Amino acid sequence: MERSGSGRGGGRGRRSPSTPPVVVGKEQCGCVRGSEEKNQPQNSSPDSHSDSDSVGIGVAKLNICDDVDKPLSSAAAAVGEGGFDICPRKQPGIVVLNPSLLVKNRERRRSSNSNSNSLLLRPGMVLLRGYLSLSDQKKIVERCRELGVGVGGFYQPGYGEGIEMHLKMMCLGKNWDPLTSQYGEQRPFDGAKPPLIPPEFLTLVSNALRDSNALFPHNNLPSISPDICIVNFYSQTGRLGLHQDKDESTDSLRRGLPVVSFSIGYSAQFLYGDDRDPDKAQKLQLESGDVLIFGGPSRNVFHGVTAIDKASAPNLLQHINLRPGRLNLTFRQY
Ligand SMILES: O=C(O)CCC(=O)C(=O)O
Ligand SMILES: [Fe+2]
Repeated sequence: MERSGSGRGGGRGRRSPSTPPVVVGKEQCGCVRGSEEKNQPQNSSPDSHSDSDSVGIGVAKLNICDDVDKPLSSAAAAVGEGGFDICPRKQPGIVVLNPSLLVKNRERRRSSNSNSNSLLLRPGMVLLRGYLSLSDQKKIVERCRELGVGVGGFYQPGYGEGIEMHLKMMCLGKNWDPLTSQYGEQRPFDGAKPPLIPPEFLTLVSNALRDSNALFPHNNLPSISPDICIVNFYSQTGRLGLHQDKDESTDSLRRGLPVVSFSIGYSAQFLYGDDRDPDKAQKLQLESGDVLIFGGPSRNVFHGVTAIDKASAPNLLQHINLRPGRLNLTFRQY
């Protein structure tokens, strides 16, 4: 997938290597999210995000956000300190509650309405609202946590020259390198091989595609055998610029093999459209449990996350044991 200043790398919402970085942050910290907000005009358009879901920084850095209490930088990951932990630190004496009635009711409502709330957003693009059950979400968080703190786990990705993405990332199956916008078998910065995609994730992906095709038979999308899963963790100030996922093989793109995306935790303001201009993009709130699919004629759709909605899931995070923020998994076939 390409993620440039517009996609990852060249496409996935990330800066293309040839684009000079726009330095908007000044603090000597990988976690420049706070400063970034201060440095942005109040009325700055989401475009400023897409130009840079990344921020310039001067020196080697540690993430010391108040919502990210475990320092980690690419350099730290490279020396094997262990990955970023997406679960909150256990606090002695704090008992994890069973899901409150509120959360349970919301879950019941959403799953019973799941079919009727599902949407064909445009040809090739389907939203399965509330598709993942609470227990699936919980298991996904748990598994991503285990993998994320191990070898090849979460790290702070960047484009070089001190430009960091506004999220933590872990690749499963194959590694996607933000510096080159290419896939490989191991991470160039520490040689780690990405962990395998857990088989239970693959089952969920294949069920989601099957159910999407059953709901929207005129929008039949090919099934996939995902060999890549990019897991992003967005803190409360995380985001990702408008981009296309187009670093997969020419054959995969030509066949319109769908990308399947799981959202867990806080909701995201998601944009999608036919070009890189956020003003022309459609807006969508992606909520915990939603599955978004884009393939066929929408395989090259521009998309990105402009904001994380901190007020969106009271009680939920505690139940699924996720640190304040949002977990997103995108499955692709190379
Ligand atoms: O977080 C999301 O919903 C989108 C993630 C994405 O577009 C990507 O990882 O390429
Ligand atoms: Fe993407």
